[in-house]
Amino acid sequence: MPQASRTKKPDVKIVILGDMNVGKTSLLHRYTERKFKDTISTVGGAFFLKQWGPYNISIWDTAGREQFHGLGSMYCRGAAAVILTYDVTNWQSLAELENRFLSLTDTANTDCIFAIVGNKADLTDALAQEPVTESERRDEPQPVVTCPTPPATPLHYKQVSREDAMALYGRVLRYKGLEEKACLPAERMCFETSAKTGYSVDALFETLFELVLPSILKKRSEGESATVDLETPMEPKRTKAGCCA
Ligand SMILES: Nc1nc2c(ncn2[C@@H]2O[C@H](COP(=O)(O)OP(=O)(O)OP(=O)(O)O)[C@@H](O)[C@H]2O)c(=O)[nH]1
Ligand SMILES: [Mg+2]
Repeated sequence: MPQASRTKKPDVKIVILGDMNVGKTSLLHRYTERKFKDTISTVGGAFFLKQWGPYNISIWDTAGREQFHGLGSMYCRGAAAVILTYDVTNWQSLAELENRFLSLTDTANTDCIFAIVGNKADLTDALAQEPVTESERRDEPQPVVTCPTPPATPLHYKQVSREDAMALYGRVLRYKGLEEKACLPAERMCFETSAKTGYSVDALFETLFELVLPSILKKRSEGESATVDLETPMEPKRTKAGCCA
């Protein structure tokens, strides 16, 4: 069958949650389009499909605004990983993860993986202000700088430390009834990122992709097809009135 007639079906689902304005949509733009673009506050949710090697990973962006809160648990249904996102310059955004967002993950898979992500690191951390260059991305040796430019001064006060985020990770595991020692360590699952410069964004998504690989393989071995065949005609569902449902 020609490849063009097949539509990709996601192998696994990852959901990104967090308060409004923390940069969820910007993180997804940075990862999927390699850009920091203007955003408007998300309405409802949006879906990105990322082809990662032979696998198709769906990443769900959600709205942080309170008025869309009810949708969150629906988006989390069947998720293999959840990214709990806060803004490093905003303490309340970390508190909201526990107060408002954690309970939404009750519908996720029982073996769901959690990452805690502090975005906007460029505002507080000189290191994260520097855009990641292509050669750094490929781990090539960097030219020796004889007269280094002084690091830029952080512009904002960092309200949330990495230790705060790691403590939250521990509480997330306890909320899930999981034994901390049997789970992925907090050092590995807590990230500080910048959607603006790209700092640690690839590391976040690619770490998660590797960690959900067992879920993908399990799902595939259970016989679920990786593609939907569009050439086989499907009977449209009909309502009692004879209309297509
Ligand atoms: N400096 C800086 N600004 C950022 C970063 N990420 C996002 N922003 C800015 O923060 C604002 C909100 O970003 P969004 O990506 O729309 O935030 P969101 O979490 O998707 O918000 P909702 O859709 O309302 O839930 C925008 O003005 C972005 O330009 C970042 O890493 N650094
Ligand atoms: Mg958004």
